Amino acid sequence: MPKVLVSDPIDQAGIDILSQVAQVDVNTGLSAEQLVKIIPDYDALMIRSGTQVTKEIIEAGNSLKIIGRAGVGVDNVDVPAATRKGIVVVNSPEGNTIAAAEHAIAMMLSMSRHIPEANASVKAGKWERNRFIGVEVYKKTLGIVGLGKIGSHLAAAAKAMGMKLLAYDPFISTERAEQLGCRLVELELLMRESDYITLHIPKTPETLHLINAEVLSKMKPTARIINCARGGIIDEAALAEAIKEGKIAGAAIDVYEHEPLEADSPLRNVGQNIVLTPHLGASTAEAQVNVAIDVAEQIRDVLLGLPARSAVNIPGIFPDSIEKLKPYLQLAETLGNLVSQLAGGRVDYLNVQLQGELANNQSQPVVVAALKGLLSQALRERVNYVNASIEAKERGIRVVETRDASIRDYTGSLHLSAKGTLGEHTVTGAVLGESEIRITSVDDFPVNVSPTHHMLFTLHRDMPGIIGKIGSQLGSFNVNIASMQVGRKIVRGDAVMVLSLDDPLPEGILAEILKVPGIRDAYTVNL
Ligand SMILES: NC(=O)C1=CN([C@@H]2O[C@H](COP(=O)(O)OP(=O)(O)OC[C@H]3O[C@@H](n4cnc5c(N)ncnc54)[C@H](O)[C@@H]3O)[C@@H](O)[C@H]2O)C=CC1
Ligand SMILES: O=C(O)C(=O)COP(=O)(O)O
Repeated sequence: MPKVLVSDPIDQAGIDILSQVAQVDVNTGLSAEQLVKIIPDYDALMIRSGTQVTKEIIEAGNSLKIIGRAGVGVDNVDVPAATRKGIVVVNSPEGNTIAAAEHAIAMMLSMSRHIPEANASVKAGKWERNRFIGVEVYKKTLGIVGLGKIGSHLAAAAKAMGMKLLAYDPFISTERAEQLGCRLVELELLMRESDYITLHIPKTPETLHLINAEVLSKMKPTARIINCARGGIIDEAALAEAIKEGKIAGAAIDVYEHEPLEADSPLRNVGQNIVLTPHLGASTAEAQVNVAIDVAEQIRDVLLGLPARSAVNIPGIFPDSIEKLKPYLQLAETLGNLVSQLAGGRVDYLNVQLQGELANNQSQPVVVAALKGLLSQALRERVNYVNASIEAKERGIRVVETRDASIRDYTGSLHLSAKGTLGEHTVTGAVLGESEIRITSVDDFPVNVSPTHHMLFTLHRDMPGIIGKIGSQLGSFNVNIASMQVGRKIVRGDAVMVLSLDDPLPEGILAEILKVPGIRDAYTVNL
């Protein structure tokens, strides 16, 4: 049974799903050293934001197949290191959208009405109505930095509260922003004109300290800023100073550059114009069930050898095309493996052509599957959907993808052409019915064979007696033929012979076959 380590608190709904297929160990609060020590035992790791999945942990995880982040941000995972090691990283892109957006609104309102301080004051036995005069958000301008899933949900809610909306997001269109009732502007204008600014962008090298002292200095002295996205996007020291010096009116912060927030953080000493919560954006009962189920299902699927729906480091397959593409991924992998064995030596060019109906589908997963098959001879189980593209690139394989929807020999077919040190070979295949894979041409000779474990391919002169001679050669080596087919373009021209064998070909048989008059080439293939 595979083993899953859950190293942050996860809702029981996720643990129950994992327990159906794996031994689940919940062990939270581990140090980096402890994780490095125990990770070699595990096939999967499930985390939230508490665990820093460093390069050292990933490199020690020799059995790891998947890291599942029960939430959105994967900035606590060294994703490039995971990719290099062939470990799929998945998240739950939508499970906590509502929770995070509602937390940002809660923060905006509690900051505007001094709710945390007023609450503390009443609980301390006081009744200070004049101390806590607030401001309304109605008709104020809200600047949303990052108009993705959380930013969009928040836009709708803020609109309903009568706020005017500005948005800064270089990756969305003006039309999309307008649909959401936002005016798309540059960051500087947003900072200058907004009464409230709320951040909903990922932490990346580009967004680190995006909101620094200079950017904060553009804000109005009456404006307030909310960060329920990621610590480090705002420069915390600069923020503390801006509030203390009255350059801005306040801030509400849920996430910090270092979590847990250090005891001596300048943010702790700003006073009543700052509201701080301990990374609670996703902490609702509903969101925790959503993300736990979403990610546990993906870990379960990957452990069962199925694709994950929200992988961040492999080409995702659109949910509506997943069923349709599955047999073609298997076909692409088989054809990649076949063409690499026909090519024999190093391949430095691969053309992947999607034909017929397949040409109208997502091509990237199919190309990756073909590369996985192509590299499987050299890299065996070390190559997978995660690292196939990187491995191909590092080997200098030029990959070209083409489409031809007009080829209609089969509903959908796939044609691979590989050029290498020993020449060029082509193979074509199709999916019959729901999932039956067929090889439909080899080096442009038409055939119609099912791939099998042990195969022999020959290129020969189409002439009487040659098939019998190959049959007796195999017989003399005690190899049983399960099926045989010849493909030719013209009578007595060149032809290919494809044999499916019950037994592996013994050493030395190829040399004997190549001695048969009329045989030009012969290849053993194991699929
Ligand atoms: N406090 C909490 O507990 C939670 C925090 N989060 C944080 O919120 C972030 C956003 O989440 P979603 O809305 O689900 O992600 P999303 O991917 O749907 O949206 C992010 C948006 O940011 C934009 N963006 C990226 N780089 C940008 C840049 N340099 N400048 C401006 N815009 C940029 C993207 O175009 C995208 O529209 C997550 O990355 C995560 O870090 C998410 C959930 C809970
Ligand atoms: O989903 C995210 O990006 C979050 O920040 C939520 O973090 P958490 O799972 O609550 O530690």
